[in-house]
Order: sequence, then C-alpha cells, then structure tokens
Amino acid sequence: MSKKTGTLKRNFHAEAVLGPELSARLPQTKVLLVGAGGIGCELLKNIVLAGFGHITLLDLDTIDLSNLNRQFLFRKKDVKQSKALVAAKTAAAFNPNVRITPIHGNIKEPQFDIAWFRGFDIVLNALDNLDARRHVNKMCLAANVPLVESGTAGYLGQVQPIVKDRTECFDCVPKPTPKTFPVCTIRSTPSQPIHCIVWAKSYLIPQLFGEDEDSGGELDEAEKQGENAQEIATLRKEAQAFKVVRSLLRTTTESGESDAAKRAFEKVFHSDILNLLSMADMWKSRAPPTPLEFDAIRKGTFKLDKDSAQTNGTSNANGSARNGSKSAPGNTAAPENTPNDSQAASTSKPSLKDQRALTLQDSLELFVSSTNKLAARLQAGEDTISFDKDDDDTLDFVTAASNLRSAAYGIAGKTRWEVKEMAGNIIPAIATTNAIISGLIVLQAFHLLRKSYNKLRNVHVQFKPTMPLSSISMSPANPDCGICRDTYTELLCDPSRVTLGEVVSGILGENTRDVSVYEDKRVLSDPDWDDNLERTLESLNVTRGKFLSIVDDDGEYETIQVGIGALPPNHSVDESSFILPNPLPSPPKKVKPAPPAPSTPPPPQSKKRPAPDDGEAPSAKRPRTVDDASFTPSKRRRLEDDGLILLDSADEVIDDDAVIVID
Ligand SMILES: Nc1ncnc2c1ncn2[C@@H]1O[C@H](COP(=O)(O)OP(=O)(O)OP(=O)(O)O)[C@@H](O)[C@H]1O
Ligand SMILES: [Zn+2]
Repeated sequence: MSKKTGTLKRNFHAEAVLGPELSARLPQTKVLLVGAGGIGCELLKNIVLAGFGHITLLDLDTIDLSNLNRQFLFRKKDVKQSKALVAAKTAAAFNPNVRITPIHGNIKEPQFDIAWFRGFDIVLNALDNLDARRHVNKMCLAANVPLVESGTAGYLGQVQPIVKDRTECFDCVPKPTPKTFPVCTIRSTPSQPIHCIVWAKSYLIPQLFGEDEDSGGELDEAEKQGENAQEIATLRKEAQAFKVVRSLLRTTTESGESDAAKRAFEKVFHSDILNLLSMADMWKSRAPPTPLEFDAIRKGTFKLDKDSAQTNGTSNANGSARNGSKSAPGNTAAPENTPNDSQAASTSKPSLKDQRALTLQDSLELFVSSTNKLAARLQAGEDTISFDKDDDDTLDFVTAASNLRSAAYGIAGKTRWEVKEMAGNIIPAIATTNAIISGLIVLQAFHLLRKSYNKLRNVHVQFKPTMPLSSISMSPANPDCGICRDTYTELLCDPSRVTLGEVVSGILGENTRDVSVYEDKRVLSDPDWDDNLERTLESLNVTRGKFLSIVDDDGEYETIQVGIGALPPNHSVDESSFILPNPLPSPPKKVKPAPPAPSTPPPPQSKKRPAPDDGEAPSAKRPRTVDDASFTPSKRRRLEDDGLILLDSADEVIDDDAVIVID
C-alpha cells in the first residue's frame, strides 16, 4: 500500500476513478464481448485491466496474417487459430483476477438464446457486419440487457449505448443499403473498374467454380413464351460453353496438363465478346469492346483497338484513380494501368506484388495460374469455391479476370491491392481509431452499469481537427422502429412437438384477432392462409434462438416478438410441449395513422394462395399492393428488406431495372 515500497494494489487507480461502489461491483460483473477483431482486442485489454470479473468473449473467425498489424493480442504463430481462444489466453495474463470464457462460434447459433443473453449484465459489440449487429441488438432488447454498439471505418468511429425503452436501438435509424449496379452494366456494358470486379467476383467465379446452376429449363420456358429465338439460341450456346469449361475444370488429366484455363479465357474474353459485338445496336452510342486473343497476348503481339480503349479508358481511368484508391496505404504512387500498357510488358518494374500495375500479359498469366489452382482444389474434393478476399487464389483470379475484362472494354486496370479493397469492400482499419473507440465504449459501459442514464452519449470520432470527438445526448426510440417498438416475450418449448397454431393461440390467449406470423422475412401464416398452423415449429425451421413475429393485421396493436427458448432440463416429455410466458404479453395499442386520402384507390382483396411445397418453408415473395395504414412498420420493414417493393397505390408504376447487390 505504501508509496515507499511501491506496492499499491492493482486496482488502486481504477478504484480512485470509479469510486468504491462500482469498483467493488466490477469483479462480479458479467460481460459479453462479441467480436475479437480490431475493436475487440483493444476492448478486451481495457475490460481485463479495468477488472470486469467475468468476461465471455465470442468470435467465429480464425486469425489471418492481415489482422496482425492491429489485433495486438495475436502473433504470427497464432495465424489460423481461433481468435476468441488466443485473445482470451493472451489477455488473461494481464490480470489474474479476471475470468475469461472464450467461445469459438457464431453469435447467431441457437444456443445463444434469450436466456443465455439474460445471463449478462452488459453486452459489448465489436462486430463488422450489419447482420450480426442487428441480431445482437434484437437479442439484447428481448433479454433486456444494455448494449454498447460500436464501429470504426478508417478515421471515423462511433459508440452507441442502447437501453430498451430509454434510447434509440441500433435499428431505429435506417442504415444505408449496399451499392447496387444494373445487371446489364455488369453483364454487357461495364464502364468502370468496379463493374469488371463485380462481374469477376459475383458472376464469373460462381459460373466456373460455384454450384451448377442449370439455366436450360429457364431458356425452354422463355422459348415457349415466344421470346426472341435467336437471342435464346445465343444464350443456350453460352450456357453450353460454360458447361464444357466447368467440366474441364473438374477433370484430372493424366499428364496433369489441362487447357481448361485457355478454354475459359477464350469463352469469356473472346467468344462472348464476339457475340455481344454482333448486336450492333448496343454499340451505336458507346465504344465496342475488343475480343482478346490468348496466343497473341502470350506472344506479346496483341494490339488493342486504340479508339475503344481511349473512349472508355481515359474518362474512367481518371475517375477511378481518384475514387478507388484514396484510402489504400502506400498506393498513391501505383501507376494507373491502362490497357495499352500491354505493349509495355517489358518495362513494368517488379515491386510489391500487391501494388504493382499488371500488364495485359501479366493478367493473362495470372488468370491461367489462378484458374489452374482453383481447378486443382475442385479436383481435390472442394465442392464449390466462392470469392473470399483472404483466399489468395480467388483474389488472384478476380484480379486477373477483372483486369482482362477492363482491357477488353478500354477501362483502366487495377492493382491486386486495389481489387482486394474494392471486391472485399475493405475500409482500411486504423489501430488508433479502434483504441479511441474502445476507450469510449468502456466509459459508456460504466454509465450503464451505474444506471447513470442521463450521462449516456452517442460519441463520434470524426475527421475534424478542430473537434475530433463529438458527443450527442441520447434520443428517444424512433416510434416507427420495427424492432425496439415491438413487445418481446419468450416461449420455452420443444420445437419438434409444438405447432405454430398452438403458439399463436397460446400467446394471444383471450385476445384472439387476425394476425400474420413471420420468422425473420418469411411469412408463415396470415388470415387468408392457415396451412402451416398444424405444422411443428421444427418443420418450419423455427428453432431455438429464433423469433416468431405476430403482427396484428389491422395494425391496431404493436407486433409481438416471441423468442424461442428451450424447455427446462427437468421438464418431462410427457408434459406439455411448451410453457407460455407468464404474464402473457400485452402489446400496447397503436396510434392509428390517418385514413388514406379519398383519391387513393382501395387495395385489391388479397387472394388465398396455394400452400408451398411441404418440404420447404414458404417465402414472403409475393406481389402485393398496400395502403400505408394496413402495414405496420415491422411488417413493412420485413417486406422491404426482402426486396419487395411496396406500392402505395394500385396504379403506381415501378421501375423494374434488375439490380445485383455487392455484399
Ligand atoms: N456472427 C458473428 N459471430 C461472431 N463473431 C463475428 C460474427 N460476425 C463477425 N464476427 C467477428 O467480428 C470481428 C470484427 O472484427 P474486424 O472488424 O476487425 O474484422 P476482421 O475480420 O478481424 O478484419 P478485416 O475484416 O479487416 O480482415 C471479426 O473477428 C469477426 O470474426
Ligand atoms: Zn429501434
């Protein structure tokens, strides 16, 4: 204790800062930390040193080499090991008074149900994707456990404390949807590097190395419908050619040599482009692409059509150089690789592999070598391969294929690093931002544990030298939020025995009314369609950890979210297959929205639908027109999330230009 001997006790400073009450409570505090990545490592260090007594650390991933620059609890020897396990082991040594329970798993697994979440005093999110963050938000609302939500993107970061009924939840403010591109831009008329990267990642990889999607039936159907026979014949030829290449990629040859890569190249960069060129109308107002020639590129004798290269290349090269690479560390000097660089193969200087501009010849060789590697993996037993930014073979393939396509369309090329950044939607992570955010998370956690709700703040780290931190007082929940405004309850049951009908009538009790029932975005029943009510939850794939949403069809009551939990271990199989919550949930009445204006035509009567195939749970995909009043926020949100377009009146016109999503 005395200064002389230098033996102040370990938590001397923490006690001074936190005060005796909270510091006495911390050793008993149970905290769940979800994510052991950039923020997670910093945060684990903070809460271990602060003395949070019982820490459960959960992460689904293993350590990647690229994590080591900032995830300082990991060393090179730990690469490929579980993040949660290694982080827990390293951090445990910082404070012997703390117990860390690592879990290598996905937070969405069924065993992490409401009862499990309820076992924590506080939850801290250190996640990197919306889906998992939304899930934890919902589980914390259901379990009534405070959550601190956080995220960083480069120099920017934010911390958001969430307490049910006191603050906004993670979903109160809509999040921007991922960027989308029209399918025809991706498939036929790319004009920017990103179009070619999305094509390679989301179209070509699945076609060559993904699941076999037989388009034959679809084309037969189109033919029957009387669609353009010539175009169908062309598509059939294209599909057939993919089949041949797919099977070549999966066939081992005796010599070990295969021309599968060359055949793939000739199909996508030569024949398909020739086919497109034959549709003359397409190229009236835009520069036509140039079919590439495998042997000529290899020999260095291939010449690109300068005109087309110039038309697309110049404008896009400038734009993409500025937009695409601003955040990549160290790549500002990376030369913009125009297609005409193919002539300068011999002048390309070797530099760091990832940041070197590729010539056309380089791209072709990389295409061949990566295709061969991926083919070898299929032959060795891998079922399907999809793009993963940390899988070198798929990254090489996407780098090569997108650069070849860019060359054919006169678009500027991209380095492997830039492709990784764009295809993997990578925002560079900055250790210092993670550290600042982690410190702020702990401060908000202290306010929550003390129940000092008036001290809670949403804090932002921003790129403003005059005010790098901004803190905003908490806003109340959004009254239209389809997540936190719902009424949560829990049903303990055996999903293999209890039926959907039993759950719905049990939960509604005496308040029988017209309802629709959802699981996530799937409609399981509605007032016109009761076929599933006799089925067990298990047969409808509604299992522990999931929610059934009971939505009042007249929009009079708030939605009831029924979390599915397990029966207690001592519950005998001879007893009832479920235990209802006590008391039953009583959702508040909603304030009715104003009736639609007289000019609005009434929605058409809904029609009874046929039951879906027995083996499969039904999907929510059905066209429907609605008036605002009949769709509760939760229902509207679920439908919109699912890509359904809600028409506010029957005569509203929709723009049906198909889009694909980069995730
Ligand atoms: N559903 C989930 N369940 C458990 N952990 C998850 C889930 N989704 C994401 N995570 C974890 O959240 C962490 C987020 O950390 P971070 O943003 O630093 O990502 P990273 O994968 O470590 O880095 P990078 O994406 O830059 O390679 C990751 O370790 C990831 O495995
Ligand atoms: Zn909300």
